[in-house]
Order: sequence, then C-alpha cells, then structure tokens
Amino acid sequence: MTFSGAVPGPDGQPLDQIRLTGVTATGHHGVLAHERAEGQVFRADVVLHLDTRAAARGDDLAATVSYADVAEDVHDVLAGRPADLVETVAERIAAAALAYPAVHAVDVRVHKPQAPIAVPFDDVEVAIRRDRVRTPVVPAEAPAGEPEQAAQVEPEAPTAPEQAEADSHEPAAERAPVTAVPAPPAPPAPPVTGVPAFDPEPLGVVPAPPEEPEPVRDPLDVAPDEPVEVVIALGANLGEAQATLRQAVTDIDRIAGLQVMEVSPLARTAAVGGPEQPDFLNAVLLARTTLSPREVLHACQRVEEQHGRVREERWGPRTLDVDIVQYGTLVATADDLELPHPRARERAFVLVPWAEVAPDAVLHGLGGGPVAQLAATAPDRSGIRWLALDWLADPQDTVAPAPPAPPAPGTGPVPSSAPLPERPTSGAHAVPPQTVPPQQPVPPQAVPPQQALPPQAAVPPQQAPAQPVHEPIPPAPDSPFAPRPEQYAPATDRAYAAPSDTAPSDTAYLPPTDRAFAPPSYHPPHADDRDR
Ligand SMILES: Nc1ncnc2c1ncn2[C@@H]1O[C@H](COP(=O)(O)OP(=O)(O)OP(=O)(O)O)[C@@H](O)[C@H]1O
Ligand SMILES: Nc1nc2c(c(=O)[nH]1)N=C(CO)CN2
Repeated sequence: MTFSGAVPGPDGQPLDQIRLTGVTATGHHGVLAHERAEGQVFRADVVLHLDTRAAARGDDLAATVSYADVAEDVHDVLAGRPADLVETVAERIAAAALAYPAVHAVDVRVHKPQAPIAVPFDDVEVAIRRDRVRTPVVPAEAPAGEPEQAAQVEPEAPTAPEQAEADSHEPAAERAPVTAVPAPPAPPAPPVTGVPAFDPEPLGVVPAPPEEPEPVRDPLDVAPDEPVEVVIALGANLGEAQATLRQAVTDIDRIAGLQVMEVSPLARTAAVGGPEQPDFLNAVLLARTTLSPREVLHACQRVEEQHGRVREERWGPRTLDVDIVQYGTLVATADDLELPHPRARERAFVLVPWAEVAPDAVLHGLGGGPVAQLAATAPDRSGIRWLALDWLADPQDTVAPAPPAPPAPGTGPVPSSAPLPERPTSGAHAVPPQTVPPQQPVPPQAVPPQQALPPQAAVPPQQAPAQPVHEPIPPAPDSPFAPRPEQYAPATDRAYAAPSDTAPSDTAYLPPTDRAFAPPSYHPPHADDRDR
C-alpha cells in the first residue's frame, strides 16, 4: 500500500505507522438504486500515523491504538449507513481513526471492486490523508446503539422521516446515470442471501419510536415499474431442436408481461460439460418485461416443461433449456435464481449469439464485461460451429433436416450417429464453405442492418394459424431472408472465430460484424389486443 510518505511528528521526525489492510464488509453505498438495495463488497486499508514509542516502552496497549478497535470501526463504517460516494465513506473512516487522540494523521483507501463499471476493471479506490489540520469533512460516526453520543451526529444527518425517504432509494434511482437498461426499482429491504442487512437507522441518532417494520422484499420478487431488459438464452439438443427453439421464441413472446424484442442468430455449438451428447442449437433473446425476475424464471420453466424438458442429470441433453442470462442490471443470488446467470460469462454458446444481436451488450456483475470481449476468450469458443441468420423464417432450409425418426421430446438423445444437422449441403441456403472466401464481407447494401423480419414471417404460429411457421415462407424480394450464400461465410477475422487448426472442416461462421449484414432482427408483432 503506497501512501504519500511519512507524516512528520511534532518534533519534525517521521511518525510511526500502524497499517491495517483489507478490512472487508458488504456495504450499501452507491448512487444506483440496486447498489443501495443489494449491497456489494467494500474494502478499506488504513494507516495510522502516531508515535508508538511510549506504548513500546511500557508495553502498554493503553498508550497506543488497538488495531482491533480500529478494524471494527472501519468495518462498521463500511457496513453502516449508506452513502452515495466512496469519498464519503473514506472521510467517515478517517474521522473514526482520528477519534483516537494518539493518531496524528491517517491515510485511508476505500476499494469498491464490484463498482458498476461497464468495462473490465480490477478495482476502484479512493485514497485520502487527513490529520489534525486537514480534518475530515464529516464527524466520526457514533457506534450503533450509543444514543448518548448523538451530539456527534453529522449536521446533515437525516431525521427519521428523511431517512425513511432515503431508504426508499427513490432519490438514488433518480440520480442514476442513464443506462441502456433500466434497473429494476430497488426494494426497500435487504437483499436475498449472502448480503448482510444494513441498519437503516442513522448511526448515533436517537432512534425514532419503532414503526411497523417494512415487509422484507426479495429483489427477485420485485416487479419493475418500467420495463426492464431481460436476456434469455435458449438451448436444445434433443428431438427437433430447431423447431423447438422456434416455438420457444413464440411461447416466450406470449408470456404476459414479457415482449421478445430481438432474436439472435442460431448457433450450432459443441456440448459443454455433462456426458457425451449431440451438439446443441443455441440462441439468445432480448426481451423487455414488467415481470419480476422470479416470475420470468417460472414462466420460462413452464415453457421448458411444455417442450418436455426433464431434468435427469446436470448439463445432460435436453429438449429445451431456457436460462435467464441477465435481468436489467440486477445482481442477486438465491437458491432458485442467480442473476446474472453465474456461468454466462464463460459460455461462448451464450456470448457469441448475444454479441451478434447486441454487439455493445455488457454482462453485469462480477466477472462481467463487454459481451463481445468475453465471447472472444470464452473457453468453448472453438465449439461454435456455425451461426444461421434466418432460422426463424425458414426452418427447413436454414438447417438441414432433422435426423430420421428422432425420439419423442424428452425420450432420449438424438443418437450421435444422427446428430443435429450439419451445415446444409443442399437446398436454398446451401453453400460450400469455399463459396465465400474468408475476407469477403457482404456489401453493406446487401442486407440493411436491423431490417425487421417481414411481418408475415414474424407472426408466431399461434397467432397466425393460417400460416404455420414450419412451412417455408417465400422471402420478399431483397428481404434479409432471401437465400444468401454468405450466411455461412467464414469469419476468420472475427474475435471469436475458432482457430482454423481446431475448427472442424465443415465449420463456417458469420462474416465479421462490421454489421455489413446484421442478423435479421426478429421483431415479434405485439398486437395491442394481446392480453398482456
Ligand atoms: N439465471 C438462471 N436462469 C435459469 N435458472 C436458474 C438461474 N439461476 C438459477 N437457476 C436455477 O437453476 C436450476 C437448474 O437449471 P437447469 O436445469 O436449467 O440447469 P442447467 O441448464 O442444467 O445448468 P446451467 O445452470 O449451468 O445452465 C433451475 O431449477 C433454476 O431454479
Ligand atoms: N453447447 C452447449 N453446451 C451446453 C449447453 C448449451 O446450451 N449449449 N447447456 C448446458 C446447460 O445449460 C450445458 N452445456
């Protein structure tokens, strides 16, 4: 720990130092509502500048400062009354240290390694030095439960009603920086698990008479006021996998309170983990929802069940897997639901299709970061065999026909001798890998980015029984769904393209995303008459 050097004592000589590092607590400091609600790890390092000679001479604890006491003080500040700023937390710690008369000066560093920063980073810290001249700008926080020290309360300490308002987190939410994804409203209570509750009483203030306790609300059960973006991953490797995934998109879009906004290309991916099993087909949906996270989970589990999902073994083959990758910016852990999905950050079969449909997407939480970057380093990235663009519009041709006589959903894996379809070698979309050389991007005008699915193709089967999606729909002229040889073009300069020496010979990838052609965005129709 490097501070800015020794502090001179009254005799002009450098003072001694007691260094305390890595005091850690879960705190609820931050300007964002979810930081207030869920809490995160804060760490502090403290250097006390003092003259230790008298204590050493008499071997007398009373003549020095007990580091154990200071550690508790620091911990109390970290875990205590929420502040918007790390700077404020650092001042409070400095004030606590200088409350010991022997301390001439104090250096404080407060670390916030899980700060909501949208790019990969190790840590963020605030470092301050305070002494008897350059004093802390806040008074020492009084220990909880010592109301007789109320005189030490900060002048701006809130009254009980003000504190109640602060605890509602509304102001924090209002101050939150504009983000692409609205955070769900913060619940007024402690988080789910593993995060100790904070004492909402302002420290050192005589507590107001007890009011009705707020019911404890799990953030995973809080439905947002405004729609929140939810990222959903689909996977299947049993039965008619592509047809299942197409139907799942429709089923998920029909969940009341949830709208599918975008659908990624379909990825064929080598199975990761679990037993020997066929390749998966994977896709990612971007949706907006006013459901709580747990409601989304249950609705997705119902869709899994509708498709004959049985849970036999971990990471085993399945007719349909629906995972919630991320819900707004929420970071929460419970037995039944963890957000963001704890393994999403290392799964190319999630990250690659996600980055295709949302190139600037960011995975929140610990180990998160820009999705495209995570995709580039995901351990299974060489298992991404290909991506199909128009899989919603044209199931028969986008992927080769399913193996003959596949087992009924849930009855058994597609035998490895009859795996999921390979890159087509015949049919409208067939293209030998060499047809499009690696560096040959599609001219920008070939397919306008973000061109929406033609309305008739987007209509989910249940909404347009006259036009079942399983029947190929003739693409409109110039439609992104017109057969395009480049849809399986190699992507040798893609960040996540498999190294050529490890890629299977039939592997083909999308061309680089200068977005010369965007994956066709699927914009499901949301008829106003739908009961949402
Ligand atoms: N973000 C999440 N999305 C979906 N399920 C989750 C999530 N977090 C926790 N779960 C829980 O995980 C349980 C197991 O889910 P599932 O059987 O789909 O796991 P899996 O697909 O085999 O493995 P993985 O979780 O690694 O994808 C579910 O019952 C669900 O309660
Ligand atoms: N390629 C691939 N591998 C997996 C998948 C998946 O969807 N795709 N799902 C798993 C458990 O959710 C385990 N392994």
